[in-house]
Amino acid sequence: MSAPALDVQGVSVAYGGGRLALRSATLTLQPGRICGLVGMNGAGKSTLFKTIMGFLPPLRGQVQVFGQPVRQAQKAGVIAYVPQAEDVDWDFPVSVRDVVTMGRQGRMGLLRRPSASDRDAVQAALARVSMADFAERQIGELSGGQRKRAFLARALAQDARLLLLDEPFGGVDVGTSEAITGLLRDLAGSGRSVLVSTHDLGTLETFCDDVALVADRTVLTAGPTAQILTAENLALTFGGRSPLHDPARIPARAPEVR
Ligand SMILES: Nc1ncnc2c1ncn2[C@@H]1O[C@H](COP(=O)(O)OP(=O)(O)OP(=O)(O)O)[C@@H](O)[C@H]1O
Repeated sequence: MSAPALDVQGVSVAYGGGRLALRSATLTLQPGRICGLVGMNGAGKSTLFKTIMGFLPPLRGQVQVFGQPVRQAQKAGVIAYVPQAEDVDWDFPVSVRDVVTMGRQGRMGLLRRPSASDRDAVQAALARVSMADFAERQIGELSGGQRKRAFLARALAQDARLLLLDEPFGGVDVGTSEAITGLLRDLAGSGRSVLVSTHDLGTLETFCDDVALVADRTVLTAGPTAQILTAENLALTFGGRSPLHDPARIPARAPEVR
């Protein structure tokens, strides 16, 4: 059997040697699937992304991407990351086109000069997220939704096999949100794997093949969406208060209550 797209095994992480920010987290994602990462603020979702990207070294456990250690997968451009808006320096003097071109860096030669095919891939990625008209703008001069689209375009230009997206739906309008879900479903349809954190429980059933529930700095449970989205699991994830009891957060088709 081929290696999973992502294999996180018993990973524990601490920021600066302090208290554990991730406790023995385990998660597997198969190729061609979208997994929604769900949990309260501070549960450990962003830390999990940063660990998968190799930004935070695990104290224990290991991460493999398509059977390779993270560093190797990173080098080969196999993983793309769309960070949370808070993790980006928006004052950095780069244009949207520069950011998207960074997605091609792994493919460029030693001189880091984009070839014609790199430029074409950048243009195609910009067009795919409707950002071609903003290509020359400094990234700080974009709205929240446009910033998300710009970083999504970088991931598209990279043509990675595994995409990690940290809250791409936060603060975006319905149209942008639908455009992003459509795009991610297309990518999964072409065999890409997607791990995406979201607070939008209502879309999980239609959008995600799998769900991973994160609470108290670990992955509580993960698997096919319909199996995982039970009232009981959601109550455990959201500190005893199941969002199923809050009509505003009920998924379109409420999962069966066990
Ligand atoms: N830079 C940091 N230094 C120290 N502790 C941190 C740091 N970033 C996060 N933490 C801690 O690590 C734990 C997990 O936080 P993390 O940011 O991964 O949560 P999250 O699920 O992404 O939350 P949110 O939904 O608010 O983005 C929390 O206890 C948090 O306080």
